[in-house]
Amino acid sequence: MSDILTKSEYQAIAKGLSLPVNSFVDGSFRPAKSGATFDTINPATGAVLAQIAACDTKDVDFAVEKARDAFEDGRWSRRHPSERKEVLIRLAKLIRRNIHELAVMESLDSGKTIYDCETVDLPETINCLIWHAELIDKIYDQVSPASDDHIAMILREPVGVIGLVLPWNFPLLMLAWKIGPALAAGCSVIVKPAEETSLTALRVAELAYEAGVPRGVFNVVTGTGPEVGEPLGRHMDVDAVSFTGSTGTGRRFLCYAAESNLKEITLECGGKNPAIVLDDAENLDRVAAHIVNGAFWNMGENCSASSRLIVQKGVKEELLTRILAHAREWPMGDPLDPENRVGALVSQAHFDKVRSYLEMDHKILMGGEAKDGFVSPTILDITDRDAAPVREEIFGPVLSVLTVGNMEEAIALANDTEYGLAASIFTGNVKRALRGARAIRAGTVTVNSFGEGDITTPFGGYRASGFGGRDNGIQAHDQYTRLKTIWVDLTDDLDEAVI
Ligand SMILES: NC(=O)C1=CN([C@@H]2O[C@H](COP(=O)(O)OP(=O)(O)OC[C@H]3O[C@@H](n4cnc5c(N)ncnc54)[C@H](O)[C@@H]3O)[C@@H](O)[C@H]2O)C=CC1
Ligand code: BAL
Repeated sequence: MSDILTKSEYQAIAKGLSLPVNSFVDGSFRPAKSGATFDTINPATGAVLAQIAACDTKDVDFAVEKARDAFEDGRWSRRHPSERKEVLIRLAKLIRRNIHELAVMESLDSGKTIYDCETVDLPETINCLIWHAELIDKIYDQVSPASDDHIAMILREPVGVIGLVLPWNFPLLMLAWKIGPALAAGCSVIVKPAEETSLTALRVAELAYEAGVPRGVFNVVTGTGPEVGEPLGRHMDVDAVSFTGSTGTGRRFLCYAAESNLKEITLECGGKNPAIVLDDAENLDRVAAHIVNGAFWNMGENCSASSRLIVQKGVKEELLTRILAHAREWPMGDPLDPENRVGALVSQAHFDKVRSYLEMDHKILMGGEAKDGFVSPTILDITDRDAAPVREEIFGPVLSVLTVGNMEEAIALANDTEYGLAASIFTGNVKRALRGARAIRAGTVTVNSFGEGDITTPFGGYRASGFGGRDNGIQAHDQYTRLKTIWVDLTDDLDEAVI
């Protein structure tokens, strides 16, 4: 965790920031070939922060050409893993040296609180890069148990040129989840940040170059989904895309791949994640704190947010009393004020979407206010299990409470969703906890806590929440490496040859 500064210190950093505005390709910043730009806006104030290069197909083609050149000549892909490790650790150190600048940039661009940027996003970004860097010179290739007359090697090779298409909710951390293993493996990358939040990816690309990542290896192309994301997804010379974002856009990437070169696609998409609290849950105050954190952390702009509380009726009243008490301790306001825990939603369009759920006819237990980009933590008590706030990913600070009679009903309701990213179960009975964890269809299930695991555990979803690979853990490297078999016949005589 970094030192937390004062609000006026953060304001001073904000005033002095020099914002990167152009795409970063082949080791330098470049405007869009068309010269077009778009505004990036501070959602907490509505002020225009900068005009960012609005790239298109021509810029994508140029970036892919440079990434391919870098990959094929081996300036990075064929360096010894320990050399890539050293460079990536240097990058992590440079990020640490610039931690307050990056935290402020992230907060201004996304509306996230500076407190979260300083205590979660930046430290986890640094840790993620170091973890993958440290790993890469410790992964061994394998030799298969073939006959004595043969040696069969199973090698891991970097996949090649990778498109990394990012969301706006954790701009830096999602960048790290993907560039960490991709660069460690030796791939060249073209990062496409969400158009709402381009700034920190550009700055990290610049720092990576300074750390020694060769030109052409780490490129960032800014612009919209249709203008940059789609050409990347359809490009014949991109070997794989790792995507985090909505399920709808994830589906598009499958079409792009099918209609172009069958590039590998990994999707980390949405969620409508249940938190089940059974009657025998222990320490309800602690449970309440986890529920509030799960629902409202990062303004609920989190794919793993616990947006459905499924509570057994015997414990409902007491739990809700404690949840309301905890939620009131989350001050909302200026994201640059380190006292605040709830900042602004990422954009006016997203604010309008979240507000539309508050205007529906549901019983509001708390919150429900939406003004000038900010939405207060809101709790809805809902009986209709097909209501929109129960079914749809809101991606805002809105928790729907559903009441059940027993554990079986709770599990059935938890699984009654198209998604399957994350879930949690709170119970004092270890057998029920483990039976429940097995029965819930989700990529991560936490017991008596809310969380996503950590850098050591693979993260990703079932069903409409995604597939094709995992972020985090050693398993993340499967996305960025391919297996090659090298089969060697050790026999001399023709009649010994096995066909
Ligand atoms: N799983 C997650 O972490 C995220 C989920 N979402 C969900 O998606 C909803 C909508 O948010 P959006 O920003 O619109 O998400 P999105 O899925 O449209 O955007 C994610 C990324 O995909 C790109 N993209 C958008 N349209 C594209 C297209 N046609 N072709 C190629 N790339 C494209 C965007 O520019 C961005 O970089 C949110 O309200 C939330 O429910 C959004 C962001 C992250
Ligand atoms: N919570 C990290 C993954 C995501 O929200 O996209």
